[in-house]
Amino acid sequence: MATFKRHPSPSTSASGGTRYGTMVATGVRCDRPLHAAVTLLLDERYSVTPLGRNGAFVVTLFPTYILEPAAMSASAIQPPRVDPTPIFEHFRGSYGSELLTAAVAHFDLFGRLAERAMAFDELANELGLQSRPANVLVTALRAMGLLEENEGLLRLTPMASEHLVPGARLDCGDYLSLAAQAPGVLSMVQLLKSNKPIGSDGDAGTAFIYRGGAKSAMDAEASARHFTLALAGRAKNVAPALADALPLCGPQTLLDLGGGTGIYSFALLQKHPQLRAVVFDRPDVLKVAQEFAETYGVSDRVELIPGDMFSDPLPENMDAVLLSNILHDWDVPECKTLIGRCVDALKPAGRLFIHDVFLDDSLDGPLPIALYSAALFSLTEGRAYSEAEYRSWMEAAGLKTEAKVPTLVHCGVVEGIAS
Ligand SMILES: C[S@@+](CC[C@H](N)C(=O)[O-])C[C@H]1O[C@@H](n2cnc3c(N)ncnc32)[C@H](O)[C@@H]1O
Repeated sequence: MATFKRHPSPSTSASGGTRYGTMVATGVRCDRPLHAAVTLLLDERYSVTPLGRNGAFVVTLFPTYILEPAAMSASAIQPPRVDPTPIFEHFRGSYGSELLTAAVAHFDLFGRLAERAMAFDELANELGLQSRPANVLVTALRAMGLLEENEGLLRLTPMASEHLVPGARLDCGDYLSLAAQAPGVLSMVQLLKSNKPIGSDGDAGTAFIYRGGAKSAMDAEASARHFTLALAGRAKNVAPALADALPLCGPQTLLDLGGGTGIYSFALLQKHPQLRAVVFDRPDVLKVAQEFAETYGVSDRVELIPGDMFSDPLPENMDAVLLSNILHDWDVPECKTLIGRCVDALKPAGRLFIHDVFLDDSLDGPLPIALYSAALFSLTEGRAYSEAEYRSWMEAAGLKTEAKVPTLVHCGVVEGIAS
């Protein structure tokens, strides 16, 4: 009997399956049994070339067989071998030093709180900050163990009292102030004071968000593509975990609002053959989603709808709606509006899934999310929210909420069920 050793050819070795460009048969001579065996194995779509006297052959599969589209689809549901979460944490570390230096060298936050404990609103007022930037700054300092809240009042922890109050014997504020004029710190101070995201004043427009009448990077082809593909770097790692976490065995229709590349939906489509998805986003973003749908072999079950999720009609009668990394881009009123629109898009007993990161309900950590909140604050009109905040908005919109299920890279899903 012939034995076959498979050698992936360079042109067809991108992923596994049966796509081998060449095969070498050894240990037999070129006689009828070999041909019979090869014919059986390859269903006659091959050619055989003798290699020499030792009975070896190169068996080449025909290109139509090699390039079969179904066999080319990438997997959106294969999880990473190694959890990349620490990489994201290191990447966001700079926000910690920027916020801490800003608090010490530009806002005298520790000196003010050394004089008296203050309620959040009073402190924000003293610092000249609106609620969103004050929230980002105070949450990060609480997560660093420098501030604590008791009975509604913010006060310094023993570490901050000893080491960050100007004039204290062991104050290290001057040391931190060495970075006071660093570009990242100055930029953070400006963002905190203005409460406007990067890009909102220039021609480039803001990344990740589109607000009617304002300049958005998501409405120019090159920048929309750049930011959308950048997000895929995280999404392709997290999508397999999301596909495992969402109970979508029954549902037939999923609306992925602000879906970006659509990779989260495509993972769910690969996992659930009965499911169809609508990805709703800006027109230039959907060009990338179209490419991804083809790459993941799900384009026959995907509809792409361009529009403004705040003002254009959304599809109705959906079994499920996914808001993945959407609400953290917006301030509280817009979050409530979007949740209300999602509820309107659901059929009775339909389910809304909020996939995002979550601050602790007490808004004092965890530190990686507090620093991610600063990143969101800098780039968008949002920040990180707590599970309690999301849950309160969902329940106010008439949803019954379920416990949060973790996915990956600090993300998790909170589910709300329509009545
Ligand atoms: C942070 S990305 C999230 C993408 C994807 N859901 C994910 O989890 O990676 C936000 C997405 O919302 C889209 N978006 C922002 N404002 C929008 C609007 N007003 N209407 C439609 N889509 C919008 C952006 O184009 C972007 O693709």
